[in-house]
Amino acid sequence: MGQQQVGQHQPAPQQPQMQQQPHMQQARVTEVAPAATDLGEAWARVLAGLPPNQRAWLTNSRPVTLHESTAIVAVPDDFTRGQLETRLRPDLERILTESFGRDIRIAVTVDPSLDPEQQQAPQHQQPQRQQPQQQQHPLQQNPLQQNPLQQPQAPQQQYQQQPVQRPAQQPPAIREPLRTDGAYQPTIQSALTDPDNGPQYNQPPAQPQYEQQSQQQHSPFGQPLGSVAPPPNGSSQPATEAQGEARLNPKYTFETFVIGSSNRFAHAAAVAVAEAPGKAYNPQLIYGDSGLGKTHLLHAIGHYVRSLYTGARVRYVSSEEFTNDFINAIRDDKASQFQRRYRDVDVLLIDDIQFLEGKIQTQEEFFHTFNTLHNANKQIVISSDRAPKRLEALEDRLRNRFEWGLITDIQPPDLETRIAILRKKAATERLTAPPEVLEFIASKVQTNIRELEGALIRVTAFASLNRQPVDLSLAEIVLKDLIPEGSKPEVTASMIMGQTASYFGLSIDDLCGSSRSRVLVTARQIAMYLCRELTDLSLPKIGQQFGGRDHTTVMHAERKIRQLMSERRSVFNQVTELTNRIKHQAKQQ
Ligand SMILES: Nc1ncnc2c1ncn2[C@@H]1O[C@H](COP(=O)(O)OP(=O)(O)OP(=O)(O)O)[C@@H](O)[C@H]1O
Repeated sequence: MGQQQVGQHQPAPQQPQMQQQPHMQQARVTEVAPAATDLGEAWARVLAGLPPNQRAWLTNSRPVTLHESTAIVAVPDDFTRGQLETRLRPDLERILTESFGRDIRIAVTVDPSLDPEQQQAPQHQQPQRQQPQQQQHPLQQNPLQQNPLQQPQAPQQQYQQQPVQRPAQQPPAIREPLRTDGAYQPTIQSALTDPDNGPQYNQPPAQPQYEQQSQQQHSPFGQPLGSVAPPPNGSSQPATEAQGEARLNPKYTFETFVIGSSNRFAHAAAVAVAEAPGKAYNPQLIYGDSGLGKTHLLHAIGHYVRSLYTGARVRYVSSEEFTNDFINAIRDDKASQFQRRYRDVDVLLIDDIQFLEGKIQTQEEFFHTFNTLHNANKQIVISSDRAPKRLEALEDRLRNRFEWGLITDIQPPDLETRIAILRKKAATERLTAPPEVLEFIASKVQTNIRELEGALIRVTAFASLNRQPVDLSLAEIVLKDLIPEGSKPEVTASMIMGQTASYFGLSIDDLCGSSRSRVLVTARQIAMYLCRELTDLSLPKIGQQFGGRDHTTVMHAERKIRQLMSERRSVFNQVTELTNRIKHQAKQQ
């Protein structure tokens, strides 16, 4: 969709019978005009339908693309964005909804090249503007509606040809990942390429030119952040103090994230946000069921921002930790420390926001945190297990804030994507499994990627313990127990803890207590591992079940048991036997 198209469309013809009505032009659109066929046409109706004082805000703004129910609109500066997100939003969304005959919401992004002052700048000041103006704007290419397999190289090359663009001014395009051969490829630059990933992932798309600059850059955070160095490999970046602050899992990068139709939009938006934090879509909200990659994307944004902007302050936190931290801060009279921790950041990544439901005081605190960050153009990325409007026990004003930005969902992956995820997982974890086994596992585990990975680990661990090759018959045996036929019974943490305790001849108190005897530690870790694998509980929630342990203890337990399963037959057998017992009990309930 091009800019010219937008201008070409005329408002819907006026209908005489509507003349008595208030909001005349809108009513005409609603009741008479046929549904708009593209965003350009709908935008023309927006311009015609708004009173002049509101329309003035749209002079230098323009519609970019329509993805499902989200219309992306680019504006020249933060101030205009604020106006669109708050004052103009209801009218814009109403007219767009009427135009398309279905619910449409807007997401606003800042593209400084739309600022007429920039466009008129003398050539020597703005050399980079010459080329792009003759070309199509990356945001106009509507890449989300193209078949990635047919996508020409143009958008990416265009970036390459452009000399020197500051990241802050880089139009935060939502770009389609490049796929050349049907295999899923990462969208992010070679510098983030994981050397362990093998040649099949080593065809990174061309990079925006700015990433190759090593000159003084101004961050989107309003202060110089030193040079924007070529991004280091996300997973091999040394653990600096800031890295520790950010608390990012080194494995969760864009590089290790497999893109499929179920997560393409969320991924593309995440990349856009990471490339222009605070400028692109603020907040970005990612929602979807458990185990579909929300946390992975949040961490990937954090890594990528940190690799692009030296010194950027990124903080990842789950909503439960935020809540606990807040409660502790009140208890210990450390409110200002708490506020500094969450407000003095450039990017706040907040996971599982649904946990704030019903927690009035924490919501209040988060509301102020959100406002402080948003007003300072700091990026906020939120994940949730539901769309904001379904977070019924969240205060309206918070839900309303979430609607300001871009809302993207992640759906369960299709078979092709599940296979690609397994292939990638096998490569990164150095697990050997032939394609038919990967396909078999992917066909059996359909809705949760955490379970999918767990199944691969079980199969390869079983083969390694028995010194057998990983083949189809072996996979069938292992998965028969793991995935029973028929509907999935609901497993709870208390079932897992009860079964684990009785299997090891312990009590639940033992599992929750502080004893570090070897049997107890293993039993506790197995129970935590099974909670992770068989339930939808988050890491902090699992930690809470086990006597209020930290989420990092659960993470450690998960890793440890995965490793022990492939090294010790006894552990593998214990986990398998316990899984059977737990699933059996769940089926009886
Ligand atoms: N598209 C993907 N490519 C590669 N790995 C993925 C993808 N999606 C999810 N995963 C992996 O699946 C596992 C679960 O993902 P993650 O923890 O991000 O899910 P989630 O949606 O945050 O779940 P929850 O709501 O339970 O916290 C992780 O190991 C993650 O790396």
